[in-house]
Amino acid sequence: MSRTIVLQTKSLSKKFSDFYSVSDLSISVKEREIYGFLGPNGAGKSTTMKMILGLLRPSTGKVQLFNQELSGNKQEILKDIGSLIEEPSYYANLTGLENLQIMQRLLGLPEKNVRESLRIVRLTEHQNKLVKNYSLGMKQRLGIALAIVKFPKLLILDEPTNGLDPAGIQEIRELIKSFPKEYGMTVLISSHLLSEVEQMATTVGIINHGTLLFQGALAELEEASRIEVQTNQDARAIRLLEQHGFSLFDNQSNKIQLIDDHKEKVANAVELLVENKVRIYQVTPVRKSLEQVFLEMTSGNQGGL
Ligand SMILES: Nc1ncnc2c1ncn2[C@@H]1O[C@H](COP(=O)(O)OP(=O)(O)OP(=O)(O)O)[C@@H](O)[C@H]1O
Repeated sequence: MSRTIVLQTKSLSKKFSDFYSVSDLSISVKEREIYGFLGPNGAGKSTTMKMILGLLRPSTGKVQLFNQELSGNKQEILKDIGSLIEEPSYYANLTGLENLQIMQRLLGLPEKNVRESLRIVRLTEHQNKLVKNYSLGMKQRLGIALAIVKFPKLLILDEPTNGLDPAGIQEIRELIKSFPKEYGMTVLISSHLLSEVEQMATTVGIINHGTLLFQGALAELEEASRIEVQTNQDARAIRLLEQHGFSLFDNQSNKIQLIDDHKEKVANAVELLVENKVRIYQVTPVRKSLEQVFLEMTSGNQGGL
């Protein structure tokens, strides 16, 4: 059963004076999924999220939320979205509870939403403390409470674990993981660390230099991208393969690694070697760790596996 699409950007671009911060970006987020929006610093994640929230006007392209275009329906659409972009904004001289009550009244929400969101982020016992006395982790949790107090259909979180220690990161991760299951929310979360989202995201979008490099399940990203062939005459086998136009990975160990972009190609390579009396001992897919794939994608000027 295919799930409803909650958010879609269509060829979204943002140009700042002479450069594109986001370029031709099309992402698609389905109902109740946790979508990890990944990319190094400056990749264009915040700019994209701001366009999704109507805080920045796209140079070209469109944002569609809940099957409606954002432009022209902003007020109605934004009622169903909660967000935490960059630093949480709160009144430091008020308590956590008071901060939430201000938001609750502003949005005309029932009182119980305040209690419930404080409970979810585990701030109930600190609700009467002034926010300026909160730890960084507590401030971040308050930011999340402010974002969920209206129990939005879509929650947008921009690097919500920035600056937290590993325990704080783990706590926020567990919290976010519970949102789709317990409250039916869809979550779009950005991060520059794969390790931070890989345990919770169902889908990831990888962006670098404003361009989407990959969108899909993490398992797809992990698929074997090369095939290693072990023979009794590796040096000769490499020469033969190169002479016949097969692309090989260059590596110091002198192993035969074929780029696995087509099944037939692997079969043809093996056939060529066998015909030339090279004995094949083993043909194995080489798996790269997710972290390796992610780093390779985002470190160069160009993406691609
Ligand atoms: N208002 C602006 N005017 C000019 N350039 C901007 C503006 N906002 C962002 N940029 C530039 O756009 C690029 C993308 O920035 P963005 O903040 O979207 O990246 P990011 O992926 O969220 O990174 P980070 O994690 O560091 O926030 C950067 O080069 C940034 O300097």
